[in-house]
Formats: sequence, C-alpha cells, structure tokens
Amino acid sequence: MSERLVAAFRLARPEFTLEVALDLPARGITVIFGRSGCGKTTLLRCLAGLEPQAAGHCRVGEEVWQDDRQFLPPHRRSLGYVFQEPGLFPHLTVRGNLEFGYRRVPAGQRRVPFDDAVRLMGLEELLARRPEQLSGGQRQRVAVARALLASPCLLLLDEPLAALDAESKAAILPYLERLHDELAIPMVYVTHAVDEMARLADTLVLMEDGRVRACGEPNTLLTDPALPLAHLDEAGVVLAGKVLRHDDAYHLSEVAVGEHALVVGRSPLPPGAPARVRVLARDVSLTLQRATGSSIVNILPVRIEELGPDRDAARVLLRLSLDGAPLLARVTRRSADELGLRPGMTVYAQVKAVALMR
Ligand SMILES: Nc1ncnc2c1ncn2[C@@H]1O[C@H](COP(=O)(O)OP(=O)(O)OP(=O)(O)O)[C@@H](O)[C@H]1O
Repeated sequence: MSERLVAAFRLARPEFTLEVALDLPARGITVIFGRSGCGKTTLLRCLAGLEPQAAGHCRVGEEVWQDDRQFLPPHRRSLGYVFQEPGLFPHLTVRGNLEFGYRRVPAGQRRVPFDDAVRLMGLEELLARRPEQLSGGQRQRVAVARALLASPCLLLLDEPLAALDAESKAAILPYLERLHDELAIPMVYVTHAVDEMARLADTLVLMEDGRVRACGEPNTLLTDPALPLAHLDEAGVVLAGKVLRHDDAYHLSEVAVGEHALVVGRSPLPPGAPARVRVLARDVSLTLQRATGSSIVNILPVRIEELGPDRDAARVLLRLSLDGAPLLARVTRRSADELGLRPGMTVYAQVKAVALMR
C-alpha cells in the first residue's frame, strides 16, 4: 500500500478558523493553492507542529506526529521547511551549508545522496561560493537542496519563489519540476501563483476561507467548471508527455502527448525526458474542419465533453477530451452558436506553438 499523509486540524483564531481534513499520497508534490489569507501558511504550520493550539491528528506513513494522546514538537518531526527567504548560514560556503544537515543524518538513513541533490538543483558550479555571492534564485535552490539532504519524511515549502522576480522564478521552476520524477521525499508546496501550481502539482488542494474546497488530481480540478480554477484568466491544463526531438533551425521542440506530437518553444530538456506542457484555455480555438494553410501548428482532434457559461458573459467555457486527456477552451458565445458547438461533437482544437508553456 502506498504511504499517505493523513491530517485533520481545527484551529480557531479571533477572526479566522482553519478546519481541514486531508488524506494525500505521501509522494510527489502536493500544492496547497488559494488566495491570500485563506489559511495556507496556517495549515503548513499545523503540519510542522508550530501551532500547538490546533486540535486534530497528523500522520505521515507510519509516523504519528499528532493525535488525541500526543503532540510532537517541530524538532521531533522528520520534516524540512523552506520559506520565502532561504535563511542560509552566511559564514559557510554552499557546500558547507549543504553538508550541515547531511552530516547529521546517519549514513543508513539518508534518502537523497549528496551528489543527487547538488545535480537536481544545479549547484555543481556554485559549491565554493558563499550565500552573498549568489542570486536570490540560486540561494533558494541551495535552501531546497539543504532541506532535501536532511532526509526528512516530508518537505514543506511556503511560497519559496514569492520573493523572486519573474525571470529568477522562471529559471528555478525547471529545477523544482525535476523533483516530480526523481525525488523520494514528498513535498507540500504552498503558493498562490497559478503557474507554479499548474507546473508543480501532482496533487492539488484548493483552499478557501480556512477550508479545503477541493482536493485531487490537478487536471480534474483545473477543468471543473464548478470550481473557480476553470474561470481564472490563466485557466488551463497541464499535459504530461515526453520530449521527442528538437528543431534547432526554428528554435522549437516536439513533445509527444499520447498519440500526438505538440510543437512547443525550444525545450532545454533532452529527447526522451518527461515534459509537462501547459495549455491555457484562452490559447485554444476551435474549428469544425481541420484547417489547412493556417499558421497554427498544433491542430488536435478533440471531443466536446461539456459546454457552459464563462465568468465573461461574452464567452463560453468548453471542457474537451484529447483521447481522454482534458483540455479547456474559452471561445466567444457567438462563435459557439455559429459553429453549433455542443457536447459529444468532435472538433479541432488549434493551439499556437508559442502559447504552449513548458
Ligand atoms: N499569528 C496570527 N494571529 C492571528 N491571526 C493570524 C495569525 N497568523 C495569520 N492570521 C490570520 O489567519 C488567516 C490565515 O492566514 P495564513 O497566513 O494562513 O494565510 P495564507 O493563505 O497563507 O495567506 P498568504 O498567501 O497571504 O500568505 C488570515 O486571516 C491571517 O490574518
């Protein structure tokens, strides 16, 4: 049986109550997503044992951290915590910072080899530097590697990219994405940024007003018209695939998603590597026939599963199926009427290569 992270907390503050119950796979990345003030950090603090007032229970695999009889303080929970600010030791080099936690774990209990953490976070060239000689994004990569090397049962990350500018954030996301496939340590990752959520989540927890509104497989939640996620400006899905080949002359790459090859902007990943492609609803248009002579490179046969109102009265939101993989599209209500779009129809979804985000 695969391990689970099972927790329930109730914490009442004067103007805010957290009341959650979670049963999550203790593997991969679970993203806690929700708007500012909904209680994401409070939930993470409960998991860490930083809120002793919280009633409830918490268990990671076989390890019980909290129940009716006991409450383990934070230092007795096998967890790592990465905050917005990396908090590295300024007097130690990157190597020294990484070795600090690693050395304290008995060799037989280490879950991540030293060189693996260095490689995963791309720190090979930075080991001799001190924190002040690193960019914010590099410092945060060191903080994640250091937390991994302490071999916790659970790694908690609270908006680790929030203090970074857009460029540094874009640079660090591929390192975090690697953790999906290569990491033995489950992570709970708090963010209110849609792009981070979409790119990193293996499991998604949507929070609202101190409660869990929905929890499950990201694409299922992202395409559910009853949830606010499908109505965000950046609504869309994430398709899992594999890099097929690169076209260096045109700076493009092809990613295989099921039977289909999607043309995307040049990927830094090697052919054969797993890749996740994000397709935004606003970038998908629909045609009844396969267009020819179009500048659109990705034309995919899809079935309309559901068609309903969008937040914008001029548009409709469509949930589509690409051989079972979900897609979202947002088109004008007029186009939908003119084309006679309705559930059950097979149509063609068009997506520009540049609109596909790796
Ligand atoms: N120490 C505290 N005492 C009283 N209220 C608090 C305390 N810390 C947070 N709160 C309140 O609890 C609620 C949840 O805060 P929390 O920090 O968990 O939200 P969040 O979803 O992480 O928000 P953000 O994305 O802005 O960090 C908020 O209304 C906040 O004002």
